Order: sequence, then C-alpha cells, then structure tokens
Amino acid sequence: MIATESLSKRFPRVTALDRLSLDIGPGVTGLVGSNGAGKSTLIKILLGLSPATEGRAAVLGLDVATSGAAIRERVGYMPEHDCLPPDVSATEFVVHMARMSGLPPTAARERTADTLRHVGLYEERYRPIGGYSTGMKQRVKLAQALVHDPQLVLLDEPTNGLDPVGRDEMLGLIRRVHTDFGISVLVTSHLLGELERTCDHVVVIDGGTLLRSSSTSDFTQTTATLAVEVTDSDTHPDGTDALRQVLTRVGVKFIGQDGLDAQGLPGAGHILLVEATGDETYDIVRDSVAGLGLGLVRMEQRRHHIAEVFRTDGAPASAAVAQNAPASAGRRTAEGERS
Ligand SMILES: Nc1ncnc2c1ncn2[C@@H]1O[C@H](COP(=O)(O)OP(=O)(O)OP(=O)(O)O)[C@@H](O)[C@H]1O
Repeated sequence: MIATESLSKRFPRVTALDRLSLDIGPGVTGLVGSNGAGKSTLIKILLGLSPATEGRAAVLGLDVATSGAAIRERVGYMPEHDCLPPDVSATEFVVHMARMSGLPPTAARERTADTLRHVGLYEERYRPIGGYSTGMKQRVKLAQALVHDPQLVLLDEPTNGLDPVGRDEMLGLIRRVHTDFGISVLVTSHLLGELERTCDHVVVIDGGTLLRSSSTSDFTQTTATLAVEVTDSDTHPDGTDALRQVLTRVGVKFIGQDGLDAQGLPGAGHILLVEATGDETYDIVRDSVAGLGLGLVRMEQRRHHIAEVFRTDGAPASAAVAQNAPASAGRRTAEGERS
C-alpha cells in the first residue's frame, strides 16, 4: 500500500523526516509518534502535496513525486485541523467533496447519503456544520475522506479533541471502514494505547526516524501492563500485599517497585502493576485472587503513552525499568498527557 525509501524532509530549521524507510501493507495501520514526530509531514508527502527533500515514496504503487493527482483520486484524506465551512450542512459539504473527486451529481448524492449514514450522521445531515459538536465534525471529516470510495484512507489524528466515549466510537468506525468496506487505513495518533485495539500493525516514529514497525500483537505482548486492584478480607487485611506475594511465588513480575510504574509515577498504593507476558498472565492473576478469596475490583490493561514504551534513545522503556534507570525526558510528557 505504502512504501518509502530513505525519505527525508528538511525545513530550514528542522528535519521533519530523516531517512525513513517503511513498507505498509493492507489493513489498518497506526502511525504513532509524539507531537512534532513527523506524522503530518509524512501524510502530506504521501498525498503528493509536499515534495520530499530526499528519498522516494510510493502509494498504491504510484510514485508520489510524479503521480500526486492519481494518488489523491484513489486515496482519502482526513486532515488533523478543523477545516470545515460552518455555514453549510454535512450533506452539502460532502456532496461537494464527492463532486470534486469526480463523481457525477447523482452518484455524489447517493454516496454522500451512504457515507453519512455509515459515520452516524444521517439524522443531522441537513444542519449547518457550525452547530456540530467536535465529534460530529470529526465524522464529517471522515465522511468526506470516504465518499469517493478510495482504496486507502489517511486519517490524521481523528480522535483529537474527543472525550473517551467519542474516541472509542471513532476508533470503532475506523475499524469498520476496513472490515465493512475493505478500505485500508493509515491512522495517526500520539497515543499508542488507543491504536493497539484498532490496528493490525503499528509504526512508531520519533524525530522523523523509525523506532519500530511491527504487528500489534507483537507490540502488545512486549509492552502490556496490567493494573490490578483487589479488596481486603478478614483473612487478608492487606489483600494487595497477599496477592503480590502469591504472584511473586509463581514468577509474575511487577512494573517498578513500591507501586511505581515505568516512569516512576505512583500507581496508587493499592494498585499492582503487573507485567503481562501473554494471555496466561490474566488467568494467573484471576486464579490467584480467587484462591486468596479476595474480590477483584479491576484488572485492566494500562494505556501506554508513547514515552512509556520508548526511552529517548529508542530502547524499550521496560529495559530502563529492569536497570532501574532514572526516568527519561519522556517522563514529563507522560505526566502531562496521561489520560
Ligand atoms: N511547513 C513547515 N515549515 C517548517 N517546519 C515545519 C513545517 N511543517 C512541519 N514542520 C516541523 O516539522 C516537524 C514535524 O511536524 P509534523 O506536523 O509532521 O509533526 P506531527 O507528528 O504531525 O505532530 P503534530 O501531531 O503535532 O502535528 C515539527 O518540528 C514541525 O514544527
């Protein structure tokens, strides 16, 4: 779907992409990186909207340097920023975008109705966009990216500005773009955790360079952390400690010490942060809690911020924990943006 080879983009004061080589196949792929990592720059180059300084890139086998228009016919784009006209309705806007993509009037209207229904905006489709919530505006942007039935869509931070429920709904929609219509997706985010559940494949970039590209299952297996909270009981007045001892005996490892997580942030004293090596860790925790006769308040996978998975030198954060190294510069980011 997408291939880049030693792709670089230099602005006068900053190198946005630095010899980036990628090979992205069909399916849903997440492009993860902190703010300024180079995600939007990469998308603009892939659409043929901005020339690369060096290197090559191809989308659907078409060279971005020479076939920008042909690429944009086959690829949908959802930009990051709000770019919607407030005075027109979703229907008017999406029909207009469909016409701009070359669809005849009747097909444009039909496709618009179908697409707005798909993104859950059918009832409100004749209201002016200016009165829409952020979530509704994001759906309009998604609809205009899909309306010309592209083979691939590039979605730039589609969950930006959404509350947790809105994020989940948007991620569900994105997943269905692929499962229902067979359209491949490249979706960017600065939150690794939210893409883990949506994407088949995750690519992580930082400072314009590739940190990692792997299937989501490979990724989560090496990075999963379970937050476990249990009740106390008459037999075990400190249920958390009792569970910690049982789990230690069967070889389960914990993230950090004294309830501190990978970044040295408190996991709240009564929450155990367990290193999950696979599905069996869930079973071990559940059986241990039951064996002690405690109540399981929660057992959930911790959402990872990009800075929690990678130190600034690109090594996995778990290595930093194992060596008990001081938290990296990423710590400030993790504190500031933890959800
Ligand atoms: N037109 C431009 N002129 C100069 N510098 C730019 C330009 N566009 C992007 N940059 C710089 O290139 C770097 C990468 O920016 P880019 O927008 O691609 O990052 P991003 O990963 O999409 O982050 P964000 O989510 O914050 O947009 C940043 O340092 C940014 O300031």
